[in-house]
Amino acid sequence: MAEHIDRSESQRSLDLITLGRAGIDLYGEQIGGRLEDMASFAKYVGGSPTNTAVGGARLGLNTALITRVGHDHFGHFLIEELAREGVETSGMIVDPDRLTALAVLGIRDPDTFPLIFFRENCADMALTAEDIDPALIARARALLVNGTHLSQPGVFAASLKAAELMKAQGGQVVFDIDYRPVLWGLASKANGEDRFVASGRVTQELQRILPLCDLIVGTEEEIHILGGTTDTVAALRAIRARTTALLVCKRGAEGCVAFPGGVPDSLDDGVVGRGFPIEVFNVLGAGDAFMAGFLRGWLRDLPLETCCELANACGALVVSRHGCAPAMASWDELQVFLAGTWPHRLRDSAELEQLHWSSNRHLDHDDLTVLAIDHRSQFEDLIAELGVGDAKAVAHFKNLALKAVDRMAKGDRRYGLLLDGRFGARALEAAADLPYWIGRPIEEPGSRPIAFEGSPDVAATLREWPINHVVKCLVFYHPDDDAEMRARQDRQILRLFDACRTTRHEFLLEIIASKHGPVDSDTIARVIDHVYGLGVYPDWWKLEPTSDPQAWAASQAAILRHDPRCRGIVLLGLSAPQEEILAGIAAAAPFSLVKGFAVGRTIFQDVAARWLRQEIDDDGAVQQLTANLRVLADGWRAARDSRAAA
Ligand SMILES: Nc1ncnc2c1ncn2[C@@H]1O[C@H](COP(=O)(O)OP(=O)(O)OP(=O)(O)O)[C@@H](O)[C@H]1O
Ligand SMILES: O=C(O)C[C@@H](O)[C@H](O)C(=O)CO
Repeated sequence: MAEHIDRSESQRSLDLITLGRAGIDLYGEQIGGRLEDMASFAKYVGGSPTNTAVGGARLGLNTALITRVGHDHFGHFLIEELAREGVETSGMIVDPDRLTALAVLGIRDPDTFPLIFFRENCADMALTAEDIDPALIARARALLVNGTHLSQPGVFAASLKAAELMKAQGGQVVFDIDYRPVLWGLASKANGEDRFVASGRVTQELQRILPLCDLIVGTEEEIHILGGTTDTVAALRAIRARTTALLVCKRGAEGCVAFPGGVPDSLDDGVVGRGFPIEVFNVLGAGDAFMAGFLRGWLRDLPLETCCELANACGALVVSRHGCAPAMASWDELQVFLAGTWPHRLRDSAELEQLHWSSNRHLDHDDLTVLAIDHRSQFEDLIAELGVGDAKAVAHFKNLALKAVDRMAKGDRRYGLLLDGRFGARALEAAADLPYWIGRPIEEPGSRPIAFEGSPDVAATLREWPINHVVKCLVFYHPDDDAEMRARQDRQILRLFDACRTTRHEFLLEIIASKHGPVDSDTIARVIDHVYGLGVYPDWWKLEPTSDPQAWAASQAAILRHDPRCRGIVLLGLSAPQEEILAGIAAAAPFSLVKGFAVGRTIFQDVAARWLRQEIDDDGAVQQLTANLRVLADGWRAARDSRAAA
């Protein structure tokens, strides 16, 4: 029995429901080689209708997905990731008896994209008509059905039922012909990438859905299979004889052409929109992005030329990137793309890539209170000073810190921890099951010029970190440092930023200037300007508290000038007494980019010393850590509330 989970997170009305396959794409990370020679794979959300649901959500459509996923890690990932993308997941059924589908993909050369489907008896192909919840369909104005699924009787019945319900309520049915011969048993199992094998049976099955359709989208080859002939105009006319739907033919680099009525003798005489020919990096997913872009226009009643333009732009952006779903454009990104001029090798545009990253980042953290306990040398010093304790004890204490945060936060995602991999590895592992924000230091403690822990290749170190660990790097940086010191630190910061983007980790840059020179109202703003000038866009800044409002105003203005989408600033503590931290919080709180704090020793130093000396036990330590954290968190929230009130 499949499990229906109540994930009706909202009862909002939906623009679009997509129906069909949802799987994992394992995407070869090496470019230009055979799948045989791939060494590593990136894990992404995949499956054509799922990609379109993500693409549509990023463009501002309210989307939902009807599918089945396995009761396995990948199935859970799909549900979690789609929820993060803003796709409603209440129609995603967990199938206890089947595994989540899998596709392995590679970028061999600009014309070859090997693809292997692992989808025999997989969860999404077991979708049945009973899985269609009329109440969910009733909330939407359009349904997207994919042709590939019509190869399975159960999925066919599910698609038909959903489409009939949609029609009955006056909604619109969209058909992505989406022909994958291998899934009809017409190509060898290893040739998932084959796009065309003529088959009267497939044509007949696909045509059964035509009377229900309002919009039909396909490549020329897909038009051929649906129309039953390899003459494109004749195929379009054969389709037109069976439906009044708007027909859209995708033409790769040439864009697309649409036929709202009769089909002219030449394809070029249909309706077209602006195209964006760019250098092909990866065509996989372009069609799904195209569909999302087209629907963003069509479901908002924009002119047909505009629908085609939006679709072409979305397709082009995906052609320039690795991955299908993660490559989809946000609405803001699309606007900037449409308004600008770009290199033919689109992926060379750092501006677009940064915009893509920052406008598609998941979850807002508008309020963040973090216990920073990533200290390493300070714990070594403490042990040496007290003459008690060892690395094992420190590791245990870091677990207590996690317990303290959990006790205080009780699942509230506004809390977090900074934990290191040296003493905090066990706590980091335990934190994986909890919902809190996790930051992790990469810097060699106290290093200046900044050096990184682990491999000399920092990207190699980050590859071993779970994707949700925010990379924190403390740099002792003063704008008046000598030129050589600055140049060496700049190179390292740039290297780290590049590594973070490569491995898809968020980056928190902590700047401490006060230890290496005088600090006035524009010292930190000068550092911030300089860092952006390097082409480095930290997701987060961690900055020293100051009671000088001009300094805060200058820092905030510098960040907003370069990166209005920056997640924000958290305050650091520098071991200051509690009252001083509270005063620092109060001074910073009026500035909207300040999102909270990441404070350590003020919260844990005395508790750690007493615990190491065995003056308090584990529970006592957790209690005191919780109490100290609570004072600062309450102080922050009170200050933040008065900001909101002002
Ligand atoms: N080289 C390119 N330059 C610009 N735009 C492109 C390029 N290739 C594809 N596109 C855009 O993406 C759209 C879809 O691409 P394509 O025709 O390859 O679809 P598809 O075969 O369905 O893709 P998929 O691999 O996702 O199945 C095109 O209609 C066009 O708008
Ligand atoms: O649609 C599929 O099943 C294949 C995908 O997993 C992949 O995302 C793709 O090729 C999208 O067109």
